[in-house]
Parts: sequence; structure tokens; C-alpha cells
Amino acid sequence: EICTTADCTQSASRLIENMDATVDPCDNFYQYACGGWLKKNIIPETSSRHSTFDILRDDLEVILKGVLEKTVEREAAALTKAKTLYKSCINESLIELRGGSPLLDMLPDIFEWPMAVDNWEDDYGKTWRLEDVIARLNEKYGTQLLVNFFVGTDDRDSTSYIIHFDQQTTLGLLSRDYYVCEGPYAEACRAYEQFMFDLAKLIRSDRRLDINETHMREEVTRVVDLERDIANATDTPEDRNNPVLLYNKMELGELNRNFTLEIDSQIFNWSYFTAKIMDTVNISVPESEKIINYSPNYYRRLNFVLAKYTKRDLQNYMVWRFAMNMVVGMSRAYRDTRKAFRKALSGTTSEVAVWRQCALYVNNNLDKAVGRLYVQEAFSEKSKELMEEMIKDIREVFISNLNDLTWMDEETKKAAEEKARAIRERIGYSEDIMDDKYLNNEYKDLSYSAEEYFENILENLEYVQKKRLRRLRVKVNKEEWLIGAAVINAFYSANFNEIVFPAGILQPPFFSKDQPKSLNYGGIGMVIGHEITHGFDYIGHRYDKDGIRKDWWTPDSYRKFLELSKCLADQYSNFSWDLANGLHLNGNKTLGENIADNGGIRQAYQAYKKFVERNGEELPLPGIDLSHDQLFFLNFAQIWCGSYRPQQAVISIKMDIHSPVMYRVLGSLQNFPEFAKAFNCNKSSNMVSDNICRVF
Ligand SMILES: CCC[C@H](CC1(C(=O)N[C@H](Cc2ncc(-c3ccccc3)o2)C(=O)O)CCCC1)C(=O)O
Ligand SMILES: [Zn+2]
Repeated sequence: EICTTADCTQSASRLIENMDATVDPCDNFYQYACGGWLKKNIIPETSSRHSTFDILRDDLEVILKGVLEKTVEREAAALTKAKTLYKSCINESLIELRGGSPLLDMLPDIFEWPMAVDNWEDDYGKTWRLEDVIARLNEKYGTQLLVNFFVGTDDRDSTSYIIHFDQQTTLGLLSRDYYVCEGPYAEACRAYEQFMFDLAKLIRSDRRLDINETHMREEVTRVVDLERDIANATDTPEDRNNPVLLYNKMELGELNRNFTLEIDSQIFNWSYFTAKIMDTVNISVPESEKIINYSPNYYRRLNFVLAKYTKRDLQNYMVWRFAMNMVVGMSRAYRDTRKAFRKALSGTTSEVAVWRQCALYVNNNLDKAVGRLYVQEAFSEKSKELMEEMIKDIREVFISNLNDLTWMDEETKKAAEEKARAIRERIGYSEDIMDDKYLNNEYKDLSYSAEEYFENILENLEYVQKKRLRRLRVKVNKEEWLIGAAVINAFYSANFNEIVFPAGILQPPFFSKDQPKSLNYGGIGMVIGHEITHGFDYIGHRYDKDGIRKDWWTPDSYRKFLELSKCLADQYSNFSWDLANGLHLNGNKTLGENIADNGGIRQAYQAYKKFVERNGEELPLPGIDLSHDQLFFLNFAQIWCGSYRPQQAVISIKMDIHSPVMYRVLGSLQNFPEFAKAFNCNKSSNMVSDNICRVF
């Protein structure tokens, strides 16, 4: 007997469409599962990579377009604000009409861009202070440069917020490797410089100022040199993997004593700087205030960098970094200055449709209001209880698997079980967003104009930043959701020890209350396991069940954990990616994600087998001659069907802590004997690792 419901039929046809049954599943399961998908799906000109996730995200944007364009009588003010913001964003003719003036009018507020104005020294240079500029960009424009000042949860007390001083964590050219400006990076570097040159030139011509191209080229080169030096002064991601090294608590006053920063013989005053920011939210910060310095070495190195440059260079750099991100909301001439840079970096040859950019922008900025519109339109309540059951199953499997681990001693197992039981789950959306009063209050200080998109952007930048700064004197609200509902992703938060599954991801192929359970466990089931395992991976294991950063593993268990992790690190480092010029994966940088992937698939499979024990085998699917054990793995793999442009492959292998999708599938299945059993793969086949690694 066959399952012929709509969902079974739809799932079966999707699985058949995406796979390539001519490939031997024991040779390359990724090609077997996704061969059909890869043939049919080309990367859109607007994207640098394309996957199942992106197709779902595109579909989500269509839903958002619908709800944001619909006028509803007597709706909550917050929802109208979201629609007004969206309207201002898609109003292309008005944005075109306004040209560069919205940006030009606000440059004085960040002490102007020297290379795009005359007499900068007289008008701004004389009274210029580094603290003033960095502080203004931070508190009013949410831009962190040189000194990254932020208020975040205290790793050692997850109920409190504390001021952090960190290194600059963003670069114009994405990652520090690009600044060698040779080989695969030459094109991006050149395009980056050209982008800066073109933007400065456009502003000068808008201001009717003469243009000395030679002089401007020199300034552009100095700015990129400065940024390269800043990049080289930062700690590498590997150095920063260990929260213990990052956690340097000290008094604010100590920064002035131990961390001298000097520019053009001006000494950076850390207290003055802090006050410049916190005064804007009426919070006074004494010298004795405890702060966390995440990057002491960076600040020591930074001082040597500053010695090589002038205040003009720094000002050129900082305004450039702000302005380069603002052109996307401006007229065609301004957006065009970024085109070649975007193509060099990501390989895309055309911009995403404006309505898509706008739906995304509004969702990212008013995620509670948009989440409400999305949930009302597209989320079914039944999903919640089904998810609760699946999470319960997988949590149980995780805990019972702990007992089988030979490398973890009893004491650590007990603490791990406690932590696993304490993990809180967030499914779909928070009830708060369904309450008009809550929603209106959330956005009460925001008011948008349908005619001033650029100003709306500035208002959002300031609103978000002020909200973050104000947190310093309040306790952490553990009830608040940190993620919107219209999001196709899932998360684990170490500070909160919680797993989050927004409404957006609770849909096929991950999940459907009517599709076979084998597909749900292979889909969202693996994701659930992945998120739970994050609580015990390279970063997660440093936080206890209350999200407090402390070492709760015995040294012996931790040593063994490192040994087993090394097996995975070496295994993934062996993968070389032809699309990224044959670069090898960084098995250390992707370690946490690989531990989570390998754990997730195992836990989900075992939970599925227990489901079948309890409820019996499911009916076969029409037109596809595979057992549900096999369908479990097939659906898991198809979640990861995806492809990358070469430029994105280089970015992903450098920046993404996740392995490239094909290796997420191959790596985790080669380490999982149950896969080989389900497809009768013999030991010598490619899909069976000759050295099976297992952590959880
Ligand atoms: C903040 C981290 C959240 C993450 C969530 C999960 C994840 O991996 N999410 C996405 C998956 C993704 N999005 C786009 C693409 C993609 C697009 C084109 C080509 C290739 C890939 O792949 C990701 O962030 O990579 C873990 C398992 C599923 C959800 C985590 O917990 O590590
Ligand atoms: Zn992950």
C-alpha cells in the first residue's frame, strides 16, 4: 500500500526531481541526492550562491511583498509603520529625484569626508578628535570602526550587560586575506579602490568642486593601506575561538593607563570617548566602571598603525566605510559606483529586484512587525506541538548517547545531561508579536516618512544602536526573542542556552505536519540535533546550563574531546574545493559546525528509528523505490543542495564557519555507519570513511 496524500505525492515528486538516480549513492551521495537539482537550478544573476535555503528565502520575500503592500483598515500602528518604511524603499522615482543630497547633507554630521570636500583642515581638521568621530559613528550611525565599543551580555553573568571594547570586526573587503591584493584577490582590491574613487568623484562633482584625479588616487591608496594595516593588527578568528582569552575584565580607567592610542600627537582618551557615546543615552560611566577588553593585543598593535597615518587619512577611511554602505539606498548614479565592486566580490551581474531588497530591509529592521504579518499569513499552529514532540525525542537521544560516550567521564556526563535538559526551546514566534499594544510599544519612538527612505535608514540605524546602548543599566530579558519569525534559519544561543526555530524554517523540505516523518526527521530533525549539539561543541561547551561562561568539563574529558575533535578537523581539512582554486577547508574554523552536523544527523536518525519502533513503518512514497531509512538520508542531503559562484566559493571557504554544502553532506554521512547500512555501501566505497570520526 502506498501513501497517496497530497503531501506524499508532492514530497515524492520533489525528491525525484532533485536527485540523480544514475549516480551510485555509495560513491557520491551528494551528487546522487542533488544531481537533478544542480542540473535544473542555475545561480541567478543576482546571487553569488544558490541553494534550497535561497529558494525558500525568495518565496518568503514574495509573501512579505504581499503583506507589506496590502492596506488594512484599523491595523496596529506598528504594522502601518512597516508598510510605510517599505513604501519609502520601493519609491524609486523619488529616490532617483533626490540624487546625492540626503548623503551630502549629513556628511558634516560625521565631520565630513576630506577627499570629497575642500578646506577640510580649516573647517574640521583644527578641532578634530578621533574620539568624537568614532563615537558619533557608533552612537548615531551604528557603525563600529577602529575601536568597536558595544554593550553586550556579560559572559560570566548572563543576566547582566557590560561595556565591551573589541577590535574592528568588519572590513571593506570582507576578510583580511583580500588585502594581499594579488592572485584571486587582485580584482576585488582594484574594484574596491575604484569604488572609493568613483564615489568621491561623484560627490565632488555634485558639489561643483574641481577634481584632481592624481591627488585623489593617492588618498584612495593611503586609505586602503590604512585598512590593510588595521586588518593585520586584528586577532585571527582562530585566536578568538576561545572565550577565555577574550574575557579581560578591567576598569575603564585602566584603558587610559595601559592602552595608549596616539594620532597626530593627540592621545586617545578612553573615558572621554565612552562619555561621548553613553551621554547620548544619559548613562554616566565612572572610571571605576568594569568593562571587558576583548582584544588587548589589537589595541597594542593599533597604536603602531596610527603612528603611520594622519588625522586626514583616518577621517577619509572612516567616512568611506560609512558612505560605501549608504549608496544602496540612493539614486542610480550612486548605486552604480558600487556595481563593479559587487561583481568583483560576489560575481553577481545584476542587483536583486528593488521590492526584494525592500522586503528584506524591512524584515531585518522591524522583524517583530514583519514576523506578525508573516505568521498570520503563512504559519500553521499545529506545527508547534509536532515540533515539541520532535525536540523531546531528539533531546532524549542526545542524552542517552552521552552515556555511550567512552571519552566523557561520569562527572562531566552528569553536568552535560543537566545542561541538555535545561536547553530552552523557541518554536515559530513569540506570543508578544500577536499583541498590538506590545508591538506598538516596541516601535513607539519610530516614525517614518513614505518620501524619505534615506532618512528612514538613518532613523533605524540610530534607533537600533540607542536601544543596544540603553541596555547597560538593565538586566537581560531572557524572555525576549532575539530572532524574527520570518527567518529561514535556526539558532543556538550559548548565553541563553536555548535553541530557536523561527516560523520561516518550519516548512518543506525541512518540515511539514503532513509529510512522512522520515522526511521531517531527515530535515528539521537534523537541524534540531545540530542546534542542541552546539551547546556542547567548541564554543558551546564553555557555557554552563545557565549560559554562564565557565569550564564545567573535567580536564580529562576536555583533553579527550580535543583529541576526537582533531579527527574531524583533520578529516575536513583534507577536503579540497576545486571551485575555490583547490583550497582546502579549514578543519579548525569549521570544527564547531562539523561537530554539530555530525551530531545532528546521528541524533535525528536514532530519533526516527525510535519513532518507527513506537508507531510502525510508514507507508512507502509513490514513484520512488526507497525505504524510509533511505528517504531520511535523501531528504537530509537535499536540504543542502546548493551551488556557489567561484568568487563566493573563495569568500565562503575563508569566512563561513560552516563547511561548503557538499562537504556538510559527504562529511557527516561518511562518518555515520547507519547511512552505509541503509544503502548497503561496502567498506571500500567512497561514502564510508576509512577513519570514522565521532564526537557526540
Ligand atoms: C547563524 C548560524 C545558523 C546556522 C543554522 C543552520 C545553518 O547552517 N544555516 C545556514 C544554512 C545556509 N544558509 C544559506 C546557505 C547556502 C546558500 C547557498 C549555497 C550554500 C549554502 O546555507 C547557514 O547559516 O549557513 C544549521 C543547520 C541548518 C540551519 C547554525 O546553527 O550554524
Ligand atoms: Zn551551526
